[in-house]
Amino acid sequence: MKLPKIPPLHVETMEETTKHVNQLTKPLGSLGQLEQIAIRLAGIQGKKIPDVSRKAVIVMCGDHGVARSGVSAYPPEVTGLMIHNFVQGKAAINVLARLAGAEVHVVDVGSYLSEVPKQVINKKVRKGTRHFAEEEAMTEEETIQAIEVGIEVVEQLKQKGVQLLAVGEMGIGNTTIATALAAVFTQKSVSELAGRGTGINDHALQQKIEVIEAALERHQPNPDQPLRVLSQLGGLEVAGMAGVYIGAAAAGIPVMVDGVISTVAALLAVKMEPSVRNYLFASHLSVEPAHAVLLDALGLQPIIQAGLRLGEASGAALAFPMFDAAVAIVREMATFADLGLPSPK
Ligand SMILES: O=C(O)c1ccc[n+]([C@@H]2O[C@H](COP(=O)([O-])O)[C@@H](O)[C@H]2O)c1
Ligand SMILES: Cc1cc2nc[nH]c2cc1C
Repeated sequence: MKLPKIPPLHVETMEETTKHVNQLTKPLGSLGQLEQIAIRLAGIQGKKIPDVSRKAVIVMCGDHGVARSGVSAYPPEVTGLMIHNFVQGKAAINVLARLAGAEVHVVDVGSYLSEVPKQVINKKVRKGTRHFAEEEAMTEEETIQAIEVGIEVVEQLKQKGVQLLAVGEMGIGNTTIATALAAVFTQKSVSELAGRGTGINDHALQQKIEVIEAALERHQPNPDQPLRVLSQLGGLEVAGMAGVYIGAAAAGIPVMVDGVISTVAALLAVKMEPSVRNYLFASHLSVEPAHAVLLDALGLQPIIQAGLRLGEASGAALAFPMFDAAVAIVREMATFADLGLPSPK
């Protein structure tokens, strides 16, 4: 698949912002991650004082064949019910995005819904993936189509002037998919990586581990072939999110990763095109054991640790104010020179 070109960071602007941040009236480095966020935003936008006032959340939705194997605490119908909830503005992500002043865009890239509410961006590639322990979850064509959905959605948001993105998902069964993908790319064992997702009991957790191991045994996925691995294991919303990261990088838009599923999609995107990494920010650390391992593989540091395990981009929406804070610091703080003091060297 041919990927769009990704612009490099504006290194000179980053140096300029770093210099400015180091002259602000505070001990050097004392604003920690806020400083790093401001500097990278400056590098992405090519502006010493970046602007992220227009924010948007993308929720990629899809269903999974493996959900019929007792791997989730909830039935697959919940994916469709939550799509309706999102467009009514009543889900957690709607509340958190409203608080942060961000718009929410819901994309159906593969749910089981036959009738998709009109407020949803309906880009359904197919109704759910195939069961990954029985056959390949998606054809190569379906995989590419789902990635392109993500790229196109970002192109449209870029036209509207969106300056900061958060990416999340909804899909019953998708922590099983994310764990399988994490095992392929991190080389850690499935039992180390698997978690309780929506809240499964010990018996279901054992079933989840076994079905993932069966899928890996069947497909023998090769971590050097990310597109192929994505077809083998799924899912449609994971591919859609990988497309969002690629599209955001190509459009020069910073993009926040949410929980374990959106982070494995980010790792896939980076495996496909390493320069995507420059545009990614981690928002929080999920309870799912695979999440820390994946963030580590990406070299990303989460901002929030609040015991979250929801998805929907909820953790990313909570981190939006940190981005506003990072920009405000650079824009509004006095420098040592303003106080008539020498700057630290
Ligand atoms: O973001 C996370 O780290 C996260 C952790 C656990 C569960 N989820 C959400 O819960 C659903 C997947 O859980 P499960 O148990 O059905 O695999 C899916 O809709 C995700 O958005 C999300
Ligand atoms: C109710 C519900 C809401 C969700 N949002 C993201 N994943 C979810 C899973 C469930 C079960």
